[in-house]
Amino acid sequence: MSNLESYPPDFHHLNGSPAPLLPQLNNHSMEDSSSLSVSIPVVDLQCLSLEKLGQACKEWGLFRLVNHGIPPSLLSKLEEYVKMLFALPFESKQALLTNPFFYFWGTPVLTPSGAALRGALNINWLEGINVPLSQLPQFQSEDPRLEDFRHSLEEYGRHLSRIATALFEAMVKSLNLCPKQSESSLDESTGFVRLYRYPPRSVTDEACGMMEHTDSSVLSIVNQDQVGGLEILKDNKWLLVSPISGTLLVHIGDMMQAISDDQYMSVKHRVRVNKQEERVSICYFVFPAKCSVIRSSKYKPFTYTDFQEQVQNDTKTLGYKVGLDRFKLNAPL
Ligand SMILES: O=C(O)CCC(=O)C(=O)O
Ligand SMILES: [Fe+2]
Repeated sequence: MSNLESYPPDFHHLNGSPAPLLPQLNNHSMEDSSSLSVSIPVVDLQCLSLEKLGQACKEWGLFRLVNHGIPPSLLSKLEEYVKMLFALPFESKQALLTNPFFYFWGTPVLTPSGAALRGALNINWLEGINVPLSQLPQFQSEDPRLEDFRHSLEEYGRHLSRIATALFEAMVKSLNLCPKQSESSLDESTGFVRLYRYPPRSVTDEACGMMEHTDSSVLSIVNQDQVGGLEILKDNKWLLVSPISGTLLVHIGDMMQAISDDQYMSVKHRVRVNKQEERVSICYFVFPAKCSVIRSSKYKPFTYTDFQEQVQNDTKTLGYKVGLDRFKLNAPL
């Protein structure tokens, strides 16, 4: 493993052997994803077609976004910062990345206070940095590396907020929802960015960087590097979402699925670890306003806070998220 001192100590001894705690990729009844090249639907933000958008959200729960208006120089600068920060020695990252930044590893599940949820049953082969965008303006650091990084993140956050709002408004139109009622279903102040690094894993078993899941968000917007490894489940097959430079991947999250009355679907996805190269990704998530009640014909009325609490409980007790099924009307759970 290269770059060893920058990885969490827990990863050093686990790398050499197939560890029982690492979730394995479940390829049962599925074809090998690496052999399947798929054409993810493409949505053009500059000339947005409601029909194409609606179709992609219904059939895939995911699309590739082009002409999003983020300068390529900002995208490459951010990627460089992310690589530089993760390459710091483990102890330095812990010391440097303080509130509102939060450095974590082994699980992508954080508590509402921002701490990593410990006691989860599985280790995911990842490190992450959590960044609540609304808290960035108050952040001050003596370290010039973090100051520059913060400015780039703020600029990136403004772009992502613009993009998410435009897409959400178009989805509301396409679904014929009441625009007034839908206003609180997407609250830009809830937006956060997650930076991830997936270290390479040399042993021959197929380790999982991030276990399969659906996102709890309204929308998630993923910006992955050229290494790749993101896979989606479609028609019971895992498909590799190959990286295309300069494009973004928009995922429909659980909240959007509920808002759309299950017309759109929250896409199941996971991340496969690369054997030689580490992978980084920059992901944005946005949620409904805290007290906004989500009403639909399929689910009991609930707030995002109710949903999040349920996810935390299930993750602690069962080791995985049950998700929307917990809120289904007449659910036996
Ligand atoms: O790293 C990625 O590409 C995906 C991350 C992800 O799925 C998540 O944070 O929910
Ligand atoms: Fe995800």
